[in-house]
Amino acid sequence: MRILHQSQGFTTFEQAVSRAEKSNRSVLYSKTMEIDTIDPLQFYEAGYSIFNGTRTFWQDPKSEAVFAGAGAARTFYIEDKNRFDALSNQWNAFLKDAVIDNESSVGGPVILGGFSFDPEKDKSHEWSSFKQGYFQLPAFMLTVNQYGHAFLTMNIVCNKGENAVSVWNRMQQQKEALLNKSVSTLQDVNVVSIKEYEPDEWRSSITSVVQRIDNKELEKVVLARKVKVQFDDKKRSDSVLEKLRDDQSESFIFSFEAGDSCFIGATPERLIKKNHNKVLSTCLAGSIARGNTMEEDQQLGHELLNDQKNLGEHEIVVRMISKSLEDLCHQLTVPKQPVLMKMRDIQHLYTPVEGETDRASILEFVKELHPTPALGGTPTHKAMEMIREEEEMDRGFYAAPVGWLNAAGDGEFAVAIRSGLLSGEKAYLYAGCGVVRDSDAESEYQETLIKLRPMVRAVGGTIS
Ligand SMILES: C=C(O[C@H]1C=CC=C(C(=O)O)[C@@H]1O)C(=O)O
Ligand SMILES: [Mg+2]
Repeated sequence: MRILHQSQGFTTFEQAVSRAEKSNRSVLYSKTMEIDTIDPLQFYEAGYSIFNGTRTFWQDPKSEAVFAGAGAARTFYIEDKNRFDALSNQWNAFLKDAVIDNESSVGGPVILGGFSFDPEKDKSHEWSSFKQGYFQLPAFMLTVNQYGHAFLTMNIVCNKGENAVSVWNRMQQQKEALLNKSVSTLQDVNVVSIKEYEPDEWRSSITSVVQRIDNKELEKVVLARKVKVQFDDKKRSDSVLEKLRDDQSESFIFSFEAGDSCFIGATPERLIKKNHNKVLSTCLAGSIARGNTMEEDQQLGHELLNDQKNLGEHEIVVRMISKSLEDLCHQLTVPKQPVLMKMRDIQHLYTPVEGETDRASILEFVKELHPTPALGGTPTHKAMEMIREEEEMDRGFYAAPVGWLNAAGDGEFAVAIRSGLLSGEKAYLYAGCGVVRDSDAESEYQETLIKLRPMVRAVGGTIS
């Protein structure tokens, strides 16, 4: 066997190995190096043959951080219902003793994944791989920053008694394979059918919830539904990601593979971004279609900005997010009026909220903010109870926080709407809408159809 002692990083790797030997504990070795620029999707696709089932992808709307991960150095399965604290504890314990060899300000050990929407809801079979939280520390992670510079992070978990040289050599071979693999065009599969589940019952549940809102049981609740797509063969996440990236560049694009399943989507809704002491959250609620002409589109936008039902739906979110962040930030800026955010199929009311904080971890913010009334409701507790009662399905990770986190506690989380679960020859796609006093069942149903469109299109189908 060829011994690659001289390769970049071997000395620091040996340090991690000897730490593992001495302490008899697992020790993380993480090495980041700048590499020639490479398209993150190409890297993701190149990972298919060796790492199918353990790949990850994340791109924010401004492409400030694009991550593609292949292989899992460590998977964090969170079973505890107190899922945010559980991940925080596991991540911090895991980083203890880590040898991090990184001269750049990007890369380093980063975990990517998400949490369940509601830990109290019984878990359905299709979501069984994801638990209450599912995060991957990629074995190989490509980071491309906003200047197009590319970095490769290699993460290795060292254990006592392992043959360091052979572990190192295997990693080097896999690295070469990932970076040099030419990717052939995908043979895509066909959509056989798209099934809605009891749409009439769903409309009736909206009407009954509106009555309960009238009776002052609660102010707002977001009700969701799913559709099932059947393909004629296994659907690969690569092809879905490619379409989402072409169509939904103003959204967060994500993919988390878990064996035969993959949670994937393109969501416009940021939950929280934390970079040192700066945090940014966004309130997104209230929706209207795009117009067919520029005039019609502007007219619809104007209508949305002045519509009392949608303004009310939005204001509830701004109120809750501001209140939650007040406790965690020493300075907060909240604009008085929303503006429009336009995506290919839909326009929303949008209010960015910025703050300054001395809190260490983004997970503290995720814990405080989730579920916002953009996907839960107000009062939160009552809305969650009503979702459990009214929705037959398990939302799984739909409408829940997904994102990434680094060793310093910085990162970004979005709310996983406009998303779906790929599961072999099937996919489940999800959409919901904010129900308030003035909601009308048919309009809310139509709103979910619009919201389903990007994912239906991305898997190769069409819907109304
Ligand atoms: C719950 C969803 O959207 C939320 C985000 C933006 C606008 C919404 C609305 O107008 O109802 C929803 O609160 C979804 O897309 O599944
Ligand atoms: Mg709405």
